[in-house]
Formats: sequence, C-alpha cells, structure tokens
Amino acid sequence: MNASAIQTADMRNAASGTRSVSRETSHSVSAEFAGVTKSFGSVKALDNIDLAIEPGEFLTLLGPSGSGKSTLLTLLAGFDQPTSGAIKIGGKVQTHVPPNRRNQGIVFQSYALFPHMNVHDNLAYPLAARGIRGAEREQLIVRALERVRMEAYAERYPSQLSGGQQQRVALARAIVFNPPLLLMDESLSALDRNLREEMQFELKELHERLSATIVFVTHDQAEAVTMSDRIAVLNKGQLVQLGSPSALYKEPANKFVAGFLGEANFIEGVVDSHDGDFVRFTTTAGHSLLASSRKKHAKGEQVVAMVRPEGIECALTRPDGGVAAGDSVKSMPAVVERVVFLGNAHRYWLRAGDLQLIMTAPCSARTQTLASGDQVALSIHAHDLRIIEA
Ligand SMILES: Nc1ncnc2c1ncn2[C@@H]1O[C@H](COP(=O)(O)OP(=O)(O)OP(=O)(O)O)[C@@H](O)[C@H]1O
Repeated sequence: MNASAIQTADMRNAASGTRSVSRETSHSVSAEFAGVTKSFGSVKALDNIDLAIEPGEFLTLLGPSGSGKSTLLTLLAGFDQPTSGAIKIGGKVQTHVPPNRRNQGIVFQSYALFPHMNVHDNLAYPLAARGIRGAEREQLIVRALERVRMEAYAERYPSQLSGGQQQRVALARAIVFNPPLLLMDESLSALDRNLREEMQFELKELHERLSATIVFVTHDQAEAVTMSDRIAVLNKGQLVQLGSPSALYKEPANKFVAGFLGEANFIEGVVDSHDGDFVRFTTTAGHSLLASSRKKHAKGEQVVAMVRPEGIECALTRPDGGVAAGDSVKSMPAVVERVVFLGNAHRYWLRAGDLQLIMTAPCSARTQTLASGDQVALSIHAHDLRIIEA
C-alpha cells in the first residue's frame, strides 16, 4: 500500500461521507463494545475493548493473525459472550441476546450457503424467518440478487457456482432483509485479485446505497484503507488505534501501527528542545532533526520519529559540497546504496551514518534519477517527521 492508495481512499471516503446517493433504506444502528474482555482459558483474546461504531459507518477491524478481530465480531454477532463487559446495539445492551434475535446480516466464512437449497431459497430463508412472504419476499430476493449481479443464477445450487459467485450470494442473503447492521469476516479473502477488487468496489457502492452500519474484518491493509470510514487496529487483543485511514497513515500512534499500515522509516534520538508542536532532537548518529509532535517532550528524553518513504527528499551534492537545489530544511549527507525502478516511482535505499532509510520519489521528466553510489543531501520536512511511541 502506498500514499496514493491512501489519497484515493480518502477521496472515496470523503465522497461517501456526503452520502447524497439515493439511499434505499433510512435505518442504521450504532454498535458499541464497553470494556469487553474475552478469555479462552489462559488466553486473553480481547483485553478491555472500548469501541463505539457510529450508525451508517463502514468500520474495519484490522490486525495481524490472532489479534482478536474475529473474536470481536463473533461477540458482536452474538455467537459467543464476553467474559466481562457489555455489547450495545442501537444503544441497548444486547450482550446475551442470541444471533437469531438480532437484526443483522452476517457474511462469515463459517456461515456458508445452505447446500441443499438453490440460490432463491437461500435468500428466501431469512425472509421467511422474519415472516416476509408472497410478492414482497420475491421482490426483495430479486432486488438483492440484482445488487450483487446474480439475478440470472436464482435456480442454481451452491455447488454449481464458483467461489466468487457463492460469496456474492452470501452477501445477497445477508442484505436481503435490509439489516441495519452488516457483519463481514474476511468475506472477500477467498476471491482472486480481480474479483476481489470488483467486490470491494461493489460493496462500497452498496454501503453508499444501503444505510447499514458495516463492521468488516480483514488482515489486508490495502483493503481496509480502500473500504473504511474508520479503521480499528488491533494487536494482541488490544485496540491500538482508531481513526480514518489517512489519520492512521499520517499520524500512527506507535511503531506497530506505522509499520502495519504502509512503509515507515524510524529514527531514534534524544530531545534537545521542544517548541510548540515541534521537537528538536539529535539522532544516535549525531544529526540534529526537527520533528512534529502532539505531545510535550522533556530535554534528554529518548524518542522515536517516523517518516514515510515519500516524506524524504534528496538532492545531489555538488563537488564543492553544497546542495544542488536550495532547501530551507536542514539536510544531512547520505549515499544512495540501491535503486529500484517501480514504473511510476523510484525506490531508493539511502545510508546516512548508521541510519538506513527508504525513500520513494515519483518519476517525471523533471526529476533527476539518482544512481547507486551518488552522494546526496537528504532532507525531511518537520511536518513529515513525527514523534511516535516506540
Ligand atoms: N475458541 C477458542 N478457544 C481458544 N482460543 C481461541 C478461540 N478462539 C480464538 N482463540 C484465540 O484468541 C486469539 C484471537 O483469535 P481471533 O480468531 O479473534 O484472531 P484474528 O485476529 O481473527 O486472527 P485471524 O486473522 O488469524 O483470523 C488467538 O490467540 C486465538 O488462538
């Protein structure tokens, strides 16, 4: 995942934020975890999670394997109960309400289509369970199948469908009764790349048309960034950070989030001074750098700063030691160790003393391509260098 993916996602999320697209229903609910802990014997799968999901929001639970994403979603679905804490849906405590008495659509891998029923009957099932029959039921089935472009497959049995088609039908079954809450666990993970991207786009469109709150689980960062209004990053059963994709990318709370969502360079040092939102610190290699920080830091404090690969700038050093392009930001000497052409950008591995940094620079006719062995002056604007937690 790169910065342009984040920008595209931001634009898409901003567009969906306005939600002027014709919405076919007008209900959605909030969902909340209040001090939720879940233990399996000695394993604490979730540790005191507080998380409030807004009505109509597309919220993604993101984290590495074993971080607790599925456990959190399973508790929200009502398939299991927390060891302590409460789950509220629409402001009401639902912690011990069974799944069939919660008005929610579910697309879980373990919640497969009924193999002995054709597509039509798979969709009719949740409607019948809600007492919806006759012409209304048929209308809802046709509309749900149209939404996932599977209207031509109503008579087929699941075994006569591809994996991708089965997932579309599972999605149609989950949305056929216009649930105010839709829960999806790694629902697109079995699809090949093209179909997955197509489904991501369709799901996002669907979210804009439905008014449902969607809670989506994935371990795929790019998917989380493209789809979500907000992302909740989990690690080892804890909620590490909650925010918009761009906030998490630009202002990660710690090294884990910075490294998990995109690429990051980390620079360690000791604080010299703090002025407003900026901190001057000296790196272990003796370079003095200016970074931005939300917190106050005391002189002598050990800090870790983070810069994304596109936040580093380089200019070739002239033979007299000066810098080719003038720059107001103080620069440090470095050498280009390796260059890789990526098509629309170059990726550079730079060494400045004991610091190794990765930089990406877009390719254009106006930018000079650096070569391995070039002596350069490296600069990082203070807004691109952020003090984060270790
Ligand atoms: N029924 C269970 N019994 C015992 N331990 C469990 C059970 N379910 C989950 N766990 C443990 O709880 C932790 C969180 O698991 P969970 O499935 O929620 O993670 P996840 O983030 O969804 O992982 P993945 O991406 O691999 O699906 C893991 O350590 C897992 O082994």
